[in-house]
Amino acid sequence: MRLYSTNRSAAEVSFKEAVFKGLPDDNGLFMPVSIPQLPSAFFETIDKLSFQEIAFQVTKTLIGDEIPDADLKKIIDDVLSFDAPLVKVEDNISVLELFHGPSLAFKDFGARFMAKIMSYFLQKEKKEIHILVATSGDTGSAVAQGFLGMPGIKVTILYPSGKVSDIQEKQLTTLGQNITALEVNGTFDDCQRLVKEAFLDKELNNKINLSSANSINISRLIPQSFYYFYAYSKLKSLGLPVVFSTPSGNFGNLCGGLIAKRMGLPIHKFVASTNANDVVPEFLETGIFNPRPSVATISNAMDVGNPSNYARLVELYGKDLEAIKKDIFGTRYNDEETAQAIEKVYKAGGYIMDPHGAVAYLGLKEYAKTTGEKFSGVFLATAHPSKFIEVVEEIINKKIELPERLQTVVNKKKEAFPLTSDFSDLKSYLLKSM
Ligand SMILES: Cc1ncc(COP(=O)(O)O)c(C=O)c1O
Ligand SMILES: N[C@@H](CCOP(=O)(O)O)C(=O)O
Repeated sequence: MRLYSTNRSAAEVSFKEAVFKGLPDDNGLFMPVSIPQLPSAFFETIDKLSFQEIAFQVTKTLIGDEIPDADLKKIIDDVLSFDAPLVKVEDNISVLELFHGPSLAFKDFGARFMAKIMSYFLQKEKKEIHILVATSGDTGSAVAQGFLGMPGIKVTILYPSGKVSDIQEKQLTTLGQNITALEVNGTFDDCQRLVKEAFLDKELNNKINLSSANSINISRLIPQSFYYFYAYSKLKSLGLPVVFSTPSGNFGNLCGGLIAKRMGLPIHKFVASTNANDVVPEFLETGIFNPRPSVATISNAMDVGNPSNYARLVELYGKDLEAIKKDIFGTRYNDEETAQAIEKVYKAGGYIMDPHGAVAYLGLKEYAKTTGEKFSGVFLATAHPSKFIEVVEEIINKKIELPERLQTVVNKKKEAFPLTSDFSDLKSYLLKSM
């Protein structure tokens, strides 16, 4: 697999180089030089394949021979040690539950894949890596769990103070070992900017092997395509067009789906569902990309005002807005609409959505209403509702049970270093931590 930079001023790299570099030197994002199609035989038999077999074929087709088949199969089997069930919620509407991994969010797919791939490459060379990750709630804990205790790897998580749920914060700040949390006085976009600035800082990069575990890292994106294939395999026999609604913030999840479509997965339409941070739906309507400071919502992990993967999204379509709109329907919802959806779906059939999944549910309903099309609709449930327990319990007026994995973190002591949103503070922290 060869990758180029979306800014086109950096040299092409291999998959391994892209994984370790995270970001190209010209501050673009790595994109595959070509996205190969899967053979038609794959789609003819996809419904007979396991999740692991599907993921292996997808990865092998994308990355080629950089990892021998037997090793790649083992990596995929280790990553996908949990399921992604498709649960019917209404006629022709199912939810793809992506929260059955260790951190109870969809980020476990990407973070575990990246951790296993890095550890595979690192077996052959002894070097110390310092991973920086910005989080609005979920990426941080998935990455921390993925890399916990891994020799030669330090992880530093930057999260916005007061802007993640209490449980998310505990997940980020209580692991210890090789994981450190920095509580940034700012927004998620500040955290993301600080991480990107660190990659561009010559002195830091001469002294520390930095890598990124956000979806700007290509190894995070590839596994975020697996479950689109898997969900399709479960719906194929119905013979209806398939529409996915993806709750979006940084747009890495949607980009995973777009890669799947490029590889030949017959996805009829994507719904890009956002909360009030609607920079991308607005771009789809106006053709103008206007990043701005994020606002706080009850679907906090999507509070992103300058989505990183916008660059990849437009790159995939050669910046052709009409072509983008053919594949993607954009829409946004406020907190009141989100809460009403959680309540309505719970009252109708007992299914409990988290605020992010609820935004995606609303997107699917709106797409159906707007187009009048008949389709198999899938909305992605990206986090377990108990990660937002206060919000969800208040909406459905019922206590929800905390899964065992979360019960163990709630009583642990938070450990986080406070940081301003000035890059000089992060830089001196990193230099001191060497
Ligand atoms: C629960 C949840 N839903 C949705 C999103 C948005 O995903 P993306 O940033 O890939 O658009 C996130 C964070 O990324 C998340 O944690
Ligand atoms: N919503 C994310 C923000 C970072 O997203 P990423 O997929 O680009 O790493 C989070 O929960 O941290």
